[in-house]
Amino acid sequence: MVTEVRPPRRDEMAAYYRTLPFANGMPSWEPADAAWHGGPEPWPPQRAPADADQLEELAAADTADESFHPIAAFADGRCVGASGTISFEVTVPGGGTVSMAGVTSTGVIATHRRRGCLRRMMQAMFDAALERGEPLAMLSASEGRIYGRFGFSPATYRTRWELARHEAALLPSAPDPGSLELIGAADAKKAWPRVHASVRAHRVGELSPLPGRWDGLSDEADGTNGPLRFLVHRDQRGDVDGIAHFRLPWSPTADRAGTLVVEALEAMNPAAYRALWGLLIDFDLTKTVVAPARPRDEPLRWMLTNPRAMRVTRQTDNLWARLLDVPRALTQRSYLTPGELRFTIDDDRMCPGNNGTWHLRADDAVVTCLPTDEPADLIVALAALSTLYFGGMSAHDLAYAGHLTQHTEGAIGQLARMFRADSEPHNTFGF
Ligand SMILES: CC(=O)SCCNC(=O)CCNC(=O)[C@H](O)C(C)(C)COP(=O)(O)OP(=O)(O)OC[C@H]1O[C@@H](n2cnc3c(N)ncnc32)[C@H](O)[C@@H]1OP(=O)(O)O
Repeated sequence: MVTEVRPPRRDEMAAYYRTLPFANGMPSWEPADAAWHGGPEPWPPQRAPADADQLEELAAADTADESFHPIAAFADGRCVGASGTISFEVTVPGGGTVSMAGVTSTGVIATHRRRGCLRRMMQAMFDAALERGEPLAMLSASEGRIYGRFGFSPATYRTRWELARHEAALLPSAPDPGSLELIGAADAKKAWPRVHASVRAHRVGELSPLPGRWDGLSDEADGTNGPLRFLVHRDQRGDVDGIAHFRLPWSPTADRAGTLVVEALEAMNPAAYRALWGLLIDFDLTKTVVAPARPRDEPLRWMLTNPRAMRVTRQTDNLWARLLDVPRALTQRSYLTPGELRFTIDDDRMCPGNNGTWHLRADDAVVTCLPTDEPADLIVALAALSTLYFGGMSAHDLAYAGHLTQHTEGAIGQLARMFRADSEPHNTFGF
């Protein structure tokens, strides 16, 4: 029985990490075959349990990090559950950013599961996030069944695709005014922040990078996966305006030999994007390009002479979202079309301040979301609204699935038009 839920003290941090699968060499993710991630090798590698020195290292780093807010659950004085949030800024429709509590490493020891431990930690994290003024929480779900009950719902997405080199060629286009260069990890670390900042300004779902975000990039080989290779594009002035990192893993079998895995590729303009892909999809001595974590909308498909050469092999959710403060969150994004809606939320047990009928009004300059006594146009489940918030999901589909109930004719169409974003929600890295 959980007797206490509170932030761990510094001297309790080792016990806190010991409850977390990632520090214990235990599985912390739904099993997925290697093909989901990239090349022929399984990923991620099995970890061994962290030793005392490693736990101390983690504790020192985490306690020095003001954006990290750990929470622990205790049963009769023993730490049995751990979780935490990291404060991020996330880009929302319209290009603004919203403060977000990113729920991260979460675990309850096997003997204490299914007794409400996570629920209590989650409540404590929601309350603390609201106190910090964060109207939104997000997370990566280890298993799809767990987090819906807390109001989370898929918000950003990622796609894995493969492309056979012999089928892929780019349509003709104007000559590239810039140039490509293979660089080392030290230069890649400098190039990434500039490119990512540019992408983040317009892509819904992108996160503010934590300090040291790209410090881990290295030229060292990662077992049979080989080293990361870094490719940049420079504009006419010589400034980096696009970057990719990729691997050429060794394969024990002929069928997967010659695979080039693009782990990341971002560009600040179409010319850089085209040039980077142009080299990577026609790389000598390779057969297949695998891109394991791409946005659902990939303009490369429309640059190919044969769009079918790109085969989507898996599509899934990435970050899940949960609105903690509905009016605050809704007034911090913009809407594709001006309009107004009155909607009721009546299912939020963890953040009861969200329940009630709200009048959302958006014109070109101002968005307001205020309580109203007028009748609602529709009822929306909190989790559905959290998905709609990022603009990547159809309100019509959610209504069809029973998550929205319309009272006023045309209200769902109005919701769909207002909430849709013009870029697909995606994040290049998680937490
Ligand atoms: C954001 C991330 O970090 S993802 C990583 C999550 N961690 C893991 O998957 C590691 C292995 N699993 C665990 O450590 C634990 O099972 C946790 C953290 C997932 C859940 O902790 P628990 O304390 O058991 O959850 P708790 O008892 O509060 O459960 C709340 C509800 O979720 C349900 N639930 C919890 N875990 C699961 C699950 N894996 N599958 C289905 N339902 C689940 C419970 O049945 C309960 O349902 P109810 O509200 O209808 O009563």
